[in-house]
Amino acid sequence: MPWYNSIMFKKIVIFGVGLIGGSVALALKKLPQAPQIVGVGRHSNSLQEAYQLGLIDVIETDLSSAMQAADLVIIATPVAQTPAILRAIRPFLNDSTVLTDAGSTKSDVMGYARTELGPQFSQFVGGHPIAGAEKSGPSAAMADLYVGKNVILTPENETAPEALAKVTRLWQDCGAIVSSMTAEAHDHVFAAVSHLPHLLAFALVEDLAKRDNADILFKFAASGFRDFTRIAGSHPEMWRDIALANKTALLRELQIYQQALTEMTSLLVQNDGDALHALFAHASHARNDWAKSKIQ
Ligand SMILES: NC(=O)c1ccc[n+]([C@@H]2O[C@H](COP(=O)([O-])OP(=O)(O)OC[C@H]3O[C@@H](n4cnc5c(N)ncnc54)[C@H](O)[C@@H]3O)[C@@H](O)[C@H]2O)c1
Ligand SMILES: O=C(O)C(=O)C[C@]1(C(=O)O)C=C[C@@H](O)C=C1
Repeated sequence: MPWYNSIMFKKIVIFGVGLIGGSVALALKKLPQAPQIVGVGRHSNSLQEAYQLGLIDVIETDLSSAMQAADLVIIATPVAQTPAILRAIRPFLNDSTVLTDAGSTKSDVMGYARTELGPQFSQFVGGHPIAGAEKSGPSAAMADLYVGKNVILTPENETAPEALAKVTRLWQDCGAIVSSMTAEAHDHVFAAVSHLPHLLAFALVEDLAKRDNADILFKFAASGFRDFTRIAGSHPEMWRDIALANKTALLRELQIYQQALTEMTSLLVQNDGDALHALFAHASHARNDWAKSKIQ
């Protein structure tokens, strides 16, 4: 019997029991031998809510008891909270505890883990579930959030193979498809396909909301606006942290996008309908092909 067929984790400690941490908890609770889930948070009312919703079994405010016999620690807070959490748990970390995170940026998190954990960096496996929503908090958690979704892990040379295997298995138990890449490659990809779109949505909504006729604009805005801007309803702290953490890659994506807008502006100014049509047709095919590939 492979080692992971025995109960892999008996006790899991989740820092940040919101949409992402809470969804992991709900998914694991469906396992035949569900682990005990301990929640650690910043606000006691949010932890109470997580407890009442059945996401966690125990609310813990004392880090030494939270970490006692913990098999796995999952950090699912906004990414800028990561170094302080790692620093705080380090004194209570034993050599068999595996650590992971769910942050949307990885170079910063891997750097924090390397600095804060010292030799125990080998026990840390960076992770990012490519699934989520514009909703946040424990009430947004969903047991099936990760089913069929990608999770990226960012192991480094020092990462212990057993830690990587356990975190891989954790996400597979949540129904996810796990792959690995470097933290740097990860941050470039997600600057383009996640972080940039969020900034654009925030910028558009903010621009319209500040106008004198915002009430009229919002009154008549419909599904096109809804689809483009859904993600502008996302959590501001989370997105501030992501934007700052992935600033270099994001600035580059913004520059490329500004260039694309400049080119589109000049086609409009020149009334170049053929070129506009060609550009829209190319983008439309690319978008429809992508959408089709996601439902296969
Ligand atoms: N929302 C998404 O779509 C999505 C998708 C993938 C990854 N992520 C990443 O997952 C992480 C969590 O995002 P979320 O959407 O679950 O946010 P959320 O706001 O729903 O949950 C975060 C929780 O962390 C708690 N928290 C904040 N600081 C803390 C601290 N120092 N100690 C303990 N708890 C703390 C908050 O009170 C909150 O309950 C972020 O790093 C985000 O980048 C989010
Ligand atoms: O569906 C959403 O609302 C999301 O924003 C999810 C989304 C994304 O696809 O960009 C956002 C951030 C994450 O790090 C991963 C997934």
